[in-house]
Amino acid sequence: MEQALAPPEPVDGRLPPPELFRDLRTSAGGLGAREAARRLTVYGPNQLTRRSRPRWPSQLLAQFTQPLALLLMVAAGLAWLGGTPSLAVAVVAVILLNAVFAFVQEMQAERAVEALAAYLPATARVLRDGAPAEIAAGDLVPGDIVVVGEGDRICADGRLIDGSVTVDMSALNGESVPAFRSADAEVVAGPLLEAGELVFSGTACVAGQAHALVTRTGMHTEIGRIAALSQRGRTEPSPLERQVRRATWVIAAVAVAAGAAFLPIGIVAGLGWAAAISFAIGLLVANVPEGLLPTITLALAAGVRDLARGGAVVKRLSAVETLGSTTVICTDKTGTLTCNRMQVTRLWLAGTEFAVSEASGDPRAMRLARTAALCTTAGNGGAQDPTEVALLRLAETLDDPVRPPDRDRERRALFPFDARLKRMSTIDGDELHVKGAVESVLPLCADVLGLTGVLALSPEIRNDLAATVDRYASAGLRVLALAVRPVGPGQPAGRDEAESGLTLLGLVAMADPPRPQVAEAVAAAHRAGIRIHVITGDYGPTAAEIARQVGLPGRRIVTGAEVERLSDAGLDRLLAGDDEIVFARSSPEGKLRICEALRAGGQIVAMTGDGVNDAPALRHADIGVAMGRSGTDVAREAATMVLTDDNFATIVRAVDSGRRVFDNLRKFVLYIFAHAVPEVVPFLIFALSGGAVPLPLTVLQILAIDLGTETVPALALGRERAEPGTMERPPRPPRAGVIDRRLLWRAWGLLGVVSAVLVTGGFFAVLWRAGWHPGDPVGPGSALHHAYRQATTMTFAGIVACQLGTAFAARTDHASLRSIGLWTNRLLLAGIAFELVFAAALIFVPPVQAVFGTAALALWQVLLLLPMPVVVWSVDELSRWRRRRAAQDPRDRVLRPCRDRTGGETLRVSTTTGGPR
Ligand SMILES: Nc1ncnc2c1ncn2[C@@H]1O[C@H](COP(=O)(O)OP(=O)(O)OP(=O)(O)O)[C@@H](O)[C@H]1O
Repeated sequence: MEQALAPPEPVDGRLPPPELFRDLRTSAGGLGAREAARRLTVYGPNQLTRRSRPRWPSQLLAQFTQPLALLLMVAAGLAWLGGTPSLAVAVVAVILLNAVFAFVQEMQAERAVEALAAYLPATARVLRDGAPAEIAAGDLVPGDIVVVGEGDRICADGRLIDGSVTVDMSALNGESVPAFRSADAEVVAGPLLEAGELVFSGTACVAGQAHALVTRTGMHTEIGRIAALSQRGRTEPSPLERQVRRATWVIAAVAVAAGAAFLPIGIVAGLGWAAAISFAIGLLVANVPEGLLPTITLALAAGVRDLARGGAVVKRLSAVETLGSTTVICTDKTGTLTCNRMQVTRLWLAGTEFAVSEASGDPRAMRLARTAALCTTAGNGGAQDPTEVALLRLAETLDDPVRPPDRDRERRALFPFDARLKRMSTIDGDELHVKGAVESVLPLCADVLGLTGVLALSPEIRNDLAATVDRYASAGLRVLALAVRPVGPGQPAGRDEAESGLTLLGLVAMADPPRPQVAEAVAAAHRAGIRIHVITGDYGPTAAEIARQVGLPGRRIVTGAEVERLSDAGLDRLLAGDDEIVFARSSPEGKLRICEALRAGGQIVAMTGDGVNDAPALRHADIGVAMGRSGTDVAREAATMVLTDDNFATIVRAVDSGRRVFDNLRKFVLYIFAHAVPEVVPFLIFALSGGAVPLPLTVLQILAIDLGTETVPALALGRERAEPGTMERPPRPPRAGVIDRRLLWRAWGLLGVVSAVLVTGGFFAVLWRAGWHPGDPVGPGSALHHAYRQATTMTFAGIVACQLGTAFAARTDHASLRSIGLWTNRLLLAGIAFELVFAAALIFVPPVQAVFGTAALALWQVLLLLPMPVVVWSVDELSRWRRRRAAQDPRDRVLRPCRDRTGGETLRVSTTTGGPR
């Protein structure tokens, strides 16, 4: 038998089911667990295998054809032609190092994203030994029977054997209109993908329910074949990367222009051609920010990894930065704000009301509970609707349990839950059972079951019912109405006909407590200047009460019907204000419109969703957020971020991470930009003095700083922890870039200028103490030559010392160093140790001295260096302190609205109180 399967010949999925059952040696009850395990070893796991990585040589090669690398190669060529081969070699070394560095970072980033798959295991529902079971999608084998339901991703190719489904095939054929597939479809010759009875891996079921026999798995599936042809495409550069690339170019252009401009000046000042060219090249190489792009990619990847550990799996690197600028969160209620553990607490029947604990034995209550339990689809594995689970549990509590397999056996028809209609019905035996929102079910009812039998729906009963619904809702309970009607053997033709002339049985009210962490997260979001709208399918007052419990005053309730009536302009106006709104009884279309309106108003929107219908809104939002546990596969696919814990608090934490990553990039950029001024100013002094002052810094010394001492501390700044107050600031304006005017001012105008003053001071101090006067010769052989070498060494060491101060200054953007602690970034401390050792080697080790033109420093010179880092850091600390003080000024308008909202008492939101019911 094993041999018969051994090279597994894929079967033809278009054969009729009996033949397929025979060929695949299986039945409608599925495979046995042992047989499935055996087939897994024979057929291999159901995975798309990637071509084994022949990509890396080309990826490494690509690093050398980057425009910046090409620019550096031109510089190396010029250095060679200009007669300074040692500089040419140094530049080539820079190119090589850089390429390897960038390559390693990119690989690491890629690996971080690939590792995410492990956080989101795909599962499939199958029949094993006749019973439903949930297995990893990778374990599917030909011969398995899979259960396909609304919202499921289809994980293998198969033939439907019963039921029918509507599938979204866009991943396979680009067709956006879903296709209908049915077990009973007529088999006609034609393209495989158009066969009416087949379903394919990589597609998603958007409606219906069916069983399919798996015919092909892994690389034998249609999508496997496509995957083999076209391996994964390149990912789009994120807006941040694009922006940084642009900035890099501007800076490179400035560096080239500066180099070109200094060339004639250098010659006029008395440098020879060779020296002038080499210096111009040195400036260029020093100021081209080569490592910037890969470092940003890596920082984003590290952000992605941290997020995944914290329960938020993002699918694109760029999502990390978008998260940081989120201004509005649109959240649903059930499962995100609440625990998703519904429990029925009260029952209402015409004329009476019970707590669940008292209801046992009452015939009407028992009937209500049984109807509610029969009118469910939960219990077949997969994501469970907690509402339905609560109803099944209710029947159990009342000692009349309904077992899902028995229920399904008796079922003659199912009109599935429709988020628009807000109800569902089943025909079980000779009765139709309806459950749904009160306003959806009540209009279909002709009468009500009273204590003495069927009664007319009198005004008294209606009033009692309305008052009860209000009472339940204002306690935050979800209310469902239940109704029945007898049906004859001939099934009613359609849903409308079936759901009419009903007898109302009563109401069930269920509680779903808010998650404990949510209130805190809501407060944090408010402090961070983020507005929160609740968009829910539930009844307004119920949702408003839950919103109130988590700290959303929910003064304004807008129903789905009201949103529908609003014009686009009206909706824009509604959302333009500062109000936080509870959108109740909302439809998926409404959700999409709200999302569009918010984005049109310039907001960055994070939107949660879990159903198939939510997919468009999830795709449209800046950050679509799906639930990893309770949501559908379709929603997960459409989302940018998946919460593995379904928790609202995780969204807020993700925003926090996004802000931190962005801040850290700025710290990194600040640090590597700050050295430009102390490197350029010495040259300017040389040039402007017409050569009377000798060059204070050699080209190789510049390279030693930019590509040696600075590298590790710069990287360490990218891993800085969030500084206090990251989430007390309003969101960054969406258009604000990493590199803005304030950053450049701080890097060049403040840190750079202070460093330049100190560094040149040190240089002149050494020369003067040696008795130098402007114009004195300092070349090899002259009396002052050693002093001159010491002076350039002093410039070099001064820049290193100042950059130490800059590193500590750069650790925070607003906060004081004290508030984050001097020793908290271990990596930075290690980086600084590295920097010091590197610099000391350059200054004191004789063979290295020969290469870099340095000389050992005297003790007083070393002592002169010591205060430099402290001075640089202090100046920046002072400037941050002044900024903080200015921000506390009551005239500062930016922070005020957030403070208002969390403070609660001074809410500017004074429009409609309570909402239209
Ligand atoms: N399984 C169900 N059967 C019948 N009616 C249901 C069922 N689930 C929900 N309803 C009704 O439909 C309404 C909307 O439900 P829906 O699932 O769209 O919203 P929700 O669960 O409140 O979602 P969220 O707050 O996550 O948007 C509920 O308030 C309830 O009245």
